[in-house]
Amino acid sequence: MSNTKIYNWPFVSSMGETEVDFFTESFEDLQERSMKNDGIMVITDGWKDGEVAAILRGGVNARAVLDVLAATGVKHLKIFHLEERIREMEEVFLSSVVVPANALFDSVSVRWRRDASVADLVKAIGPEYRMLFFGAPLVFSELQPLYQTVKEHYSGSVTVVRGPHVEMELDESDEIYRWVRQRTYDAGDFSLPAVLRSYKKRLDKKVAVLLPSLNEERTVGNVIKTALEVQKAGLIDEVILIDSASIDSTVDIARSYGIPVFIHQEIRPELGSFRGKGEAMFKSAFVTDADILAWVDTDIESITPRFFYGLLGPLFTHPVIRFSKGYYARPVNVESSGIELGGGRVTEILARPWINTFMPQLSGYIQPLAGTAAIYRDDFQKMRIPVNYGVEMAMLLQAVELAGLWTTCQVNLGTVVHRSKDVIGLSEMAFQILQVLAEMGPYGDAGQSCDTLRRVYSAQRQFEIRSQRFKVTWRGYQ
Ligand SMILES: O=c1ccn([C@@H]2O[C@H](COP(=O)(O)OP(=O)(O)O)[C@@H](O)[C@H]2O)c(=O)[nH]1
Ligand SMILES: O=C(O)[C@@H](COP(=O)(O)O)O[C@H]1O[C@H](CO)[C@@H](O)[C@H](O)[C@H]1O
Repeated sequence: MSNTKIYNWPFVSSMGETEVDFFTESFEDLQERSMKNDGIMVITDGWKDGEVAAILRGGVNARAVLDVLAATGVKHLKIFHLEERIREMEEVFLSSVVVPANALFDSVSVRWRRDASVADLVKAIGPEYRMLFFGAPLVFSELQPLYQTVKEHYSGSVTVVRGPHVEMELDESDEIYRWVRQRTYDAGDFSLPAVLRSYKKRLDKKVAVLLPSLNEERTVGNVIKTALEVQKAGLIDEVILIDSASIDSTVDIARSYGIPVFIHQEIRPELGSFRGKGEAMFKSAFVTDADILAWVDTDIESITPRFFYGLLGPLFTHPVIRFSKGYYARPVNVESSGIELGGGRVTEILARPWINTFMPQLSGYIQPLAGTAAIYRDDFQKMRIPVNYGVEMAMLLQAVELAGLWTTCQVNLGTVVHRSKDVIGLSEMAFQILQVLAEMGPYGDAGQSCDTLRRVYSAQRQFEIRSQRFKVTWRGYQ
């Protein structure tokens, strides 16, 4: 910032007077001045304390907004972006805005929107903010119309920033964001059975849905019924229950639907038998010759056909994809206390922090522990499968290691309400996951902790990526 002059109307940052030349100029004067000035130019109504947000498209001017905001002491930034129709333009936004923002601010929220115009976006979000920052249009003559359009719909302070003319570099380190934007699907994208059936036919692969169960008499029937509906639509070839020696009526209920039922302890007994979900999934591959294996938890109360066609859709329509994992909103009723808590507690307290620390390239996964997953048998049978709850993380890490991050994807399947464990059950689950991760290591650069915790939110095709920086500070008496 030190080597640029800022042309301003009265502009007093939250840190008091910044070293700037104060100019009150007309847009015409600014145009003439901008021809000579190759620094950052800020055209603003002036500083207003309170929440600020930036509405950015990407490019050198959007990048300059970040420098101005960082220089004025903003630590937590909200960025809004109108999703580009041309995919390549998204990469400009990711490289010039999302990646540098994470280095400049303590926390960043990037929200993709689909408003019809900037005016609609400003009308929608403007009331929450005292100042809105924009990157100047590349064509200077469009600057005044932009400013005036925004002022028509927004009563706070408008600041437009124009940066130096530098070459735009596409930053490859934004792979996480590109993966999120290009490998995150919505089940609704695959909701036309006839279309999906034709893709499946062209792919010419056999698909088995394998349902792991342990004492799920309350919900297993509905899960099976839903899977059979999808089979009837011609989208899956087999529905098989893999039970872990339930002591309730899970098996009888499953048999009443006429599907094949196996007790995993009885599958290939010569291989021995272990307790655990991973064991059920490991043994499940022996009871089908399907090319694609898909698992859906049988404790899901809110099951719909979306869980099946959404999970399988990307593999049918994008042959490059060999692994898909569901994600969902996860309200959970904690039975003992009966209070609503955000679900995915082991995800939020263990899996997500672990991924951001040791495997940040996977931080785009919204529900890395989700038990709803589908994979090519060939890949699955190359993996080491832990018999316990570490199976989901083990599969995710190995799927990426085997064929690369871009052959994997995630799909929004809606909402999952499921029977959930108390904190002791979750602690045991977390321990098993940590054990498996420890045995699969080492990862990355030992001793190098990543300082950014990223979390992706997505519902109804609206995306938000939040990242927070946490610096580790060590103290000592020596
Ligand atoms: O040994 C086991 C443990 C669990 N499960 C099934 O795996 C799914 C997820 O297990 P759980 O509900 O224990 O995990 P949570 O959903 O609470 O994370 C459910 O369908 C269980 O019935 C299984 O088949 N065998
Ligand atoms: O996502 C999570 O944090 C845990 C616990 O979820 P809740 O807090 O009970 O909603 O549930 C997942 O983890 C298990 C172990 O990987 C999987 O087997 C489950 O399918 C998955 O729901």
